[in-house]
Amino acid sequence: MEINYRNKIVLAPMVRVGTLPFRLLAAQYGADITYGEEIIDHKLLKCGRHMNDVLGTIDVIEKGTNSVVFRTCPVERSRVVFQMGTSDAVRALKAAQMVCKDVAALDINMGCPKSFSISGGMGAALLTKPDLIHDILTTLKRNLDTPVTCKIRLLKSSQDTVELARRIEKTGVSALAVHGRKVADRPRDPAKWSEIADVVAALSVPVIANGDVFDYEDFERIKVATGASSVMVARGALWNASIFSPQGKLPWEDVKREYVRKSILWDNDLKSTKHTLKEMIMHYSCLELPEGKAVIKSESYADLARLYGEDKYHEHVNKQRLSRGSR
Ligand SMILES: Cc1cc2nc3c(=O)[nH]c(=O)nc-3n(C[C@H](O)[C@H](O)[C@H](O)COP(=O)(O)O)c2cc1C
Repeated sequence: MEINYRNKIVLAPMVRVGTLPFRLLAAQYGADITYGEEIIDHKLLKCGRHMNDVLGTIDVIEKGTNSVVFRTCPVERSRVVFQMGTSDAVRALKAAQMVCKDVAALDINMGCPKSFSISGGMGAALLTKPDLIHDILTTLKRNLDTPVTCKIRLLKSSQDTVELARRIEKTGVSALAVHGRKVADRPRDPAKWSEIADVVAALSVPVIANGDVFDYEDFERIKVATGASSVMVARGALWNASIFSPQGKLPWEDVKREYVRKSILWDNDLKSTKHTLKEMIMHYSCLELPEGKAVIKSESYADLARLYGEDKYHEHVNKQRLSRGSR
């Protein structure tokens, strides 16, 4: 079924953060659409798809290892967006075929300014190659039933961004996410909502506005300022995922504990859970204090469960898993 991109609040793609427990956390608080972390096509091509009967998940696992590259479950099937990094249409299609039946949409990252992406011709490197963008998006559109979208940054001038956005629209994408910063901008530079507005005015396909949403009220502010259908938030959600709740944010301590519980339940990669917790702690507190030090030192979910007073929950989940595994 075609995913509806109008009037939605969206969890942005975030590397090492946007794994299954974080996406479910955001959805629990009110996110309508949840993006996974960017995964590179080369990586996907080294993977196989497995049903995990113990967890009830679909796992994409790197062959010859136990490394779960992507984990999803049926509950999020209608709202999870798989974001891929690519620089080649044929490779992108091959990789996308591995996951497209298990997700609501497929998104191509065209905004990442990190040298890893740029040197591989991916992320923001695509922004200067409109023919390649066209090739990638039309190849995916023609060959997959899954909706295809992409996420871009602003170009040097608003006119250039609009021109590129118009070309992207012609490929038949279902939506376009626009991060209101240029490649050279730093996260602390204010997002340019007025330049997102120029894109919205020029397109008829839904635009998802992204940049500097830190409170629930900002969803409405950026919609009014840009005219965009939908809004995407990254850091605001990382720091407190209950940003999606119309009732206002919950205390970050509660959100963090709920994240730990979900990470335990879905057996999230421990490194990625620790990374996300560290990001939360760095924002509200400091890694040199006892909590931060203990997260860094944790070697297992038993350690994290103890730290956050969730030992009973951890034991309970383990028991259930054992009984399911032995059935
Ligand atoms: C920790 C982190 C990881 C990110 N990873 C990705 C990613 O995998 N793909 C992507 O397109 N953008 C990524 N971004 C960029 C965000 O999706 C978003 O465009 C940017 O942070 C601006 O939104 P914000 O002002 O709400 O933070 C990441 C941002 C952060 C903070």
